[in-house]
Amino acid sequence: MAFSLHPVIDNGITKGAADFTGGTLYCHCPSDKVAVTLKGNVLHNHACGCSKCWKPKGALFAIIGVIPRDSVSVTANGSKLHVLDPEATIQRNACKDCGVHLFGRIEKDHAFKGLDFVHVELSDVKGWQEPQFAAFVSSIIEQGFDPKNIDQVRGKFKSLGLETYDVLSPALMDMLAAFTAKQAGLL
Ligand SMILES: N[C@@H](CCC(=O)N[C@@H](CSCO)C(=O)NCC(=O)O)C(=O)O
Ligand SMILES: [Zn+2]
Ligand SMILES: [Zn+2]
Repeated sequence: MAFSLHPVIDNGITKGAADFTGGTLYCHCPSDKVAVTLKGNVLHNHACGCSKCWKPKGALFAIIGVIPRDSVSVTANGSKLHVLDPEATIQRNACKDCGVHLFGRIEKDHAFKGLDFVHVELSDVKGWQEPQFAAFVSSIIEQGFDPKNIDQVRGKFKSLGLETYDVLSPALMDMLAAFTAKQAGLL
């Protein structure tokens, strides 16, 4: 069965640069592009199969990483941004015209508050951290992917050297769990 996980990884993974200092993300509008400048590299970059993250056309997965929110600034055409779902944990700021998500921000009390979610493929420079794992893999079935082919999807990630999870990676799940325990006064 032919499928695209995501164009950035379908033909292999290119490692990021250790001394990388950041770059600018642009939406897909032909003119008056929204621009968001990131000071520094992303962390925890990953493939995400969930239904909420922005995916390029034809891709089964998004590629999304996090960066401290103080390192994120809207540098052009910010008036075209709107929050897709103000009730969601991650408030995804998307371009009203082309639909691309420029950054996702958490405003409520949450383990990941202070980190913005971004898609570095929207930048024209190289050196961003490469994807580290695949998250929410089974979520693609919720969006209509035939479960009888899901092993091929997991197999393709494995062949690229990426571990697959049906929620987040153990490191991120541990951060969420520790936050819950702290709120309950147990840690
Ligand atoms: N099966 C659901 C899962 C959606 C989900 O929980 N997504 C995660 C990961 S997004 C980036 O890693 C999440 O944290 N969502 C919070 C939010 O979106 O506000 C589905 O596919 O919809
Ligand atoms: Zn746009
Ligand atoms: Zn997601």
